[in-house]
Amino acid sequence: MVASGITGHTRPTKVKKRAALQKRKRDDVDVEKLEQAVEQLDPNNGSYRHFTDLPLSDPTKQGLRSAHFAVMTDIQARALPLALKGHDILGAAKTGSGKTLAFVVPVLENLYRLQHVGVDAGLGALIISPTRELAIQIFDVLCKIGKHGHVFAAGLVIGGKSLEAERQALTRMNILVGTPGRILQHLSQTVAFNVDDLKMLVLDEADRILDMGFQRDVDAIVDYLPKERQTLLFSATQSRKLSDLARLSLQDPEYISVHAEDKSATPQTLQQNYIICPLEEKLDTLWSFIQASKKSKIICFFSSAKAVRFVYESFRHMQPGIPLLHIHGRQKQGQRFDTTAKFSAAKYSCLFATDVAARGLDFPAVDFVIQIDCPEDADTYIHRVGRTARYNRQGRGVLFLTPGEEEGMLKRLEAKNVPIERINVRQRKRQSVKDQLVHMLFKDPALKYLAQKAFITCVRSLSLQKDKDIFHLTEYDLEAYAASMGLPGTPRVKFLEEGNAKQKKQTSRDELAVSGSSGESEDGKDGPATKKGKLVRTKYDRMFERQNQDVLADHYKNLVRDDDAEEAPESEYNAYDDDDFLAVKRRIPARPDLSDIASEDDATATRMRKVVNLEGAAQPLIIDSNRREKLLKSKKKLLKLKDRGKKLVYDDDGNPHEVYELEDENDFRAKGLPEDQRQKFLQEAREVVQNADVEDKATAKAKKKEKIRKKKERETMEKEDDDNDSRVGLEDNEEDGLANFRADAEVSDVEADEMKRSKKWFQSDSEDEDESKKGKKGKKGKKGKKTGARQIVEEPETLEDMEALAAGLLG
Ligand SMILES: Nc1ncnc2c1ncn2[C@@H]1O[C@H](COP(=O)(O)OP(=O)(O)OP(=O)(O)O)[C@@H](O)[C@H]1O
Repeated sequence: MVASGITGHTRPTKVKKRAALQKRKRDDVDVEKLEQAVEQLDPNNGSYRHFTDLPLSDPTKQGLRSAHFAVMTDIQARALPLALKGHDILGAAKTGSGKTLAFVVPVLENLYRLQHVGVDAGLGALIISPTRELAIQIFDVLCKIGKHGHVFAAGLVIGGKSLEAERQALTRMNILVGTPGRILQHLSQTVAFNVDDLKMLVLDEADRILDMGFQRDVDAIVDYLPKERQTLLFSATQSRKLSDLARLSLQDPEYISVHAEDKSATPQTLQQNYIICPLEEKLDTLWSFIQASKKSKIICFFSSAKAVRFVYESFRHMQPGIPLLHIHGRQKQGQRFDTTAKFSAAKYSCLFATDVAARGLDFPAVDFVIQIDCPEDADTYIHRVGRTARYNRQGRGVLFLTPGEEEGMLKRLEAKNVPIERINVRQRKRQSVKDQLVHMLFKDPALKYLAQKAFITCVRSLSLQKDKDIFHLTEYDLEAYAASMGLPGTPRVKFLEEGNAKQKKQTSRDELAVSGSSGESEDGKDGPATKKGKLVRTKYDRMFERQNQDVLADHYKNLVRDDDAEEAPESEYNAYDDDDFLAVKRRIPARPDLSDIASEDDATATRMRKVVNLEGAAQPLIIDSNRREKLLKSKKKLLKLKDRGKKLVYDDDGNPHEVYELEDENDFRAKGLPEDQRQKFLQEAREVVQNADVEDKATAKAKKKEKIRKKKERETMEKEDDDNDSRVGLEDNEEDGLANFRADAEVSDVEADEMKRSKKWFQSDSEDEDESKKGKKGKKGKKGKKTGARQIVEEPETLEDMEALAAGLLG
């Protein structure tokens, strides 16, 4: 939140006072003239093409000029005259068509003409965005245009900062940009936050803000606002829902849909393709694609934060030769801001993202948008792919569809006028990353855990998808998918099992209902006791239903006997899980023979007994407490329970004998009394053990030290992972990788830069062969189609810098 800098008004010198008075007089004259000009504006006159054609204040004109905005885009030309005249607007235009300026300019202008400025005026305009990143971006545009002479105080409320600091600044704000949750928090908790005189409400990405996720927050915000106000709604995908208009109390809204007549709902400059790629081939395909596109700027969309993290962590360990970044909603705000700033500034980079980056974000010069996980609907597809080919620039989108998703998704895209063509992957150039992943997961349990979580979340999100025409869970090969992630087995998914269990339970209930309360199951064995026809679950029923992650110490796992798999009931229990909606099965460490499990009275039972036959132990081990259960995890403790063993000596025929059997009796007697010998032997053995113990301790200490060092290193890396991209071994790898894909022609750096957009990595092998026949000539042909020069990106500012900029608005 910005420090408003209003202190200048408290003790003005005479000179300052006079200057302020003169400025106000000038503004008054200016405002009057502007009011007249705006009144004369004809919104239906299609001849307004430049910003200078509109009656705008000098500060705004100067802001636009300095940002090099001269010619208006279609949505700006249509929306600005209406918005300046105070109409409510519902604006829809393709992604990257300049909707931000279509509301930022009217906000500045309308408040300026109303002279809604200064601490006493209160909040004049509220701009709501669905994500923090987008809010920051809007705020940035507002600052860029408004910093040349406007004197509004503008602020950003997106969370991640102390409420108290925001509270103090909020009371001085004239224009506020924010996310629904935080805005509502202030409206309900900050007493001095006055919105009674609000003049404008803007909803960017309105369809998202008005949908289910934000519905309650937005309705509550609107309740605080005055009904008499101007409301502007903008989005790339927008359906006119009467209920939404009523919720926002729009008054005779103007519908502007500039591209409604177009054949395509996506930009003309966008080339859109899809490939058929089963789940288990996605990682190989993505890796190979990245290898072939190191000189590109790429965004890859996934359906979950876990998937983003897993792919980011594993790929960066494999040294892809291109800086990798990742962004998802579970990161801290600072990290997210850094990532967007880094990706904006990068020339070549690959950003792994969830849909938190799907809407509104304006990254310069993105070459490819790859949708690894199928989007939930066509609108999400449009927003994601819209991160490339912005404002007349070229761009490519590639959608990965599994065979089962193809038909349903294509139908949805067709209905939304999205032209998309199928292409093939060059099978010959696809590299398998499975072995590397297996190796990495084996060495790094944290990565394995991440892979398991990513797998589970993926399955969950597939099964929860609403559009069942696209997503059929039964059609995915989950085992193969888990294997492709390098996992040694397919994690058990509680969600699915519960579904099955419910089904089974229902069936058995039905059966019980038929057989009455006899307490006998269909196969004749004793079934669970029933009370009034209801199933009564025993303690161990419950225990076996519990779930846990499959992260076990190796020795713990070794205790599980192979034959258990068939005979033992699946036992799972919840030791930990941050989202226990789904979990991975964890087996209990030894076969619990049901006959050995004595379950006490269900109501009072607090413990369960089980008997484990330890190899070499004289007695079976009874596990009847958590402490004893822990015994199973400690090799050292288990050793104590086992027989100590005997020393045997083998004769020439290979038969074992106790040592004394092979010794001559006279020799034995000559050595002294048996008890003395025993003591002597024990003494020697003790010394050997003590010496070994010292060595062992030293080794253990060294190991522990190494472990701590590695842990610290990992923690530092984890801490840094969001700050640092993983540009590792770029030079080394690049040569090999590119040699693979561009063997036939050497290109200069400039040519490579120009050629990258037309590089056809996704194409069939036959096309590939055709192309290689054409040779260099064909390649040169392609080069002609290339796009213009890259935009030069300014060094990104920090969030604090941007907020400080807003202070500049105060003049
Ligand atoms: N009149 C203009 N002249 C030149 N460039 C412009 C103009 N208007 C907008 N742009 C540029 O076009 C790009 C896209 O603009 P903007 O982010 O406002 O698009 P959008 O329609 O809001 O996209 P989305 O639907 O993805 O949110 C930005 O980089 C912006 O600077």
